[in-house]
Amino acid sequence: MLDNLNKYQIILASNSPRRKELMSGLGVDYVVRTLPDVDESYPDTLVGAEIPEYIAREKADAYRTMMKPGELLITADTIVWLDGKVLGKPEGREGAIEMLRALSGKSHQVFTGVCLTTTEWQKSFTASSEVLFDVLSEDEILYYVDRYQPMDKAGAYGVQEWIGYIGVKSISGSFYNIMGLPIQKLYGELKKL
Ligand SMILES: Cc1cn([C@H]2C[C@H](O)[C@@H](COP(=O)(O)OP(=O)(O)OP(=O)(O)O)O2)c(=O)[nH]c1=O
Repeated sequence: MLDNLNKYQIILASNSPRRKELMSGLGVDYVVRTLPDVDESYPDTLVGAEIPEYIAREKADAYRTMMKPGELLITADTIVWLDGKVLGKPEGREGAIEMLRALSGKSHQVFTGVCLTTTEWQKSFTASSEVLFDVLSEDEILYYVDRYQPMDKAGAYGVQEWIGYIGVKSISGSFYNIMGLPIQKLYGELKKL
């Protein structure tokens, strides 16, 4: 499938193991490259889905100077959006605990922005999913934070982990978008190239 992509060398510039796993499942040839350090700040006029799309473009721009003709670069960024505010990656154990307390018993949105870049053009899009968490007990929150790695995850949780098994009541939208890459939407965009 996606024979139209034979003209490109696809590069996933990401340090995220989840994004690598999801790209591998797509069945296209690609290579992974380390993303240089990117300033993930954004203008405070941006809200919701606009934020990760902006940061995904920033990630692409950080890599762009290294690109050669014929390469197709994929970058992405995921945020959790709760009550009109961004939850990014937590800072420290206490930060993770606070985030999970805030998510407990509530519904939030997860936005992933994806940017496709060549030396000639750039396009970006966002996917959104709504996640409803059951009420999490303090014991459950501590169990998760102390046994898993919430620090490298937006909103301090991995939907694909124990906390997702026991805590997520429902999802509207793509599960894989929550994990960090809206793979079905990405497939549709790649098909059009
Ligand atoms: C909400 C959620 C996020 N995540 C992950 C996906 C992303 O890897 C991470 C959000 O951080 P990002 O800044 O989007 O990405 P990253 O720093 O991990 O990787 P990159 O090198 O591509 O910039 O949180 C999960 O694995 N499961 C979840 O349920």
